[in-house]
Amino acid sequence: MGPRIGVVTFPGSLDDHDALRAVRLSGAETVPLWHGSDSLDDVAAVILPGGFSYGDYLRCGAISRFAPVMSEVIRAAGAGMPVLGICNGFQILCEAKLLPGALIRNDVRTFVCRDQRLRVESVDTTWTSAFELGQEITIVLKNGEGGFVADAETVNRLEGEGQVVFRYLEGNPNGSFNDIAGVTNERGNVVGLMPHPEHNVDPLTGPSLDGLPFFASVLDFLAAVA
Ligand SMILES: NC(=O)CC[C@H](N)C(=O)O
Repeated sequence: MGPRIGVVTFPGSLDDHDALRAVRLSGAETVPLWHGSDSLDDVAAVILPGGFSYGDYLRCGAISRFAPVMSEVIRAAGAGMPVLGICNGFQILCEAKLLPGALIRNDVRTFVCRDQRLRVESVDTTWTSAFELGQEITIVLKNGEGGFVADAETVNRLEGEGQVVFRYLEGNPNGSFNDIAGVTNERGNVVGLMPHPEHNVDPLTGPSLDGLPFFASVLDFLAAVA
């Protein structure tokens, strides 16, 4: 049995089961976690999945950020545990201040759903080490509030310190500053992105298998620290 990887379900989570399935396909042990729990159940890494937690009321992720489990996620992230936020999970990580910046309504003012081309801008994170630097990949994107924004100083710091992890290619779908699709914290253990790698792990559904390296990366990391 591989390492234990948890996926948190919030009220309104949508992609928790796909995230669990991707974890299982990668060879890790899946651990469903509940938003109201104050335990991470001895997991070695945790994923905050996509969806519409708390109905996106106030702002996406603004209520989930206060879920009891988030206190534990914040504590564990501070101790170096790998944390991946996918779409709504990325929004929650920004609201929780585990990642810099914020996600605002798409500039096109509509929900956007498409196969999105991306460039891998950093392989120095626990979730992207199995990619090649500069690799171009295709990952499903589907959100209404995916515009990444931050103050100029923060954007410059993210660019300068190599904390931009993914950039949109072939058109910016949501008005994100500098075409930023995903970022990491300084340590590289917390990563958030708007596209959905958990949907791109099975040749039957396609359009690529470019989600698999996320899970291979964290398994490599966990094997190295075990
Ligand atoms: N796919 C998702 O996780 C969607 C996130 C959020 N509900 C939004 O529309 O932006």
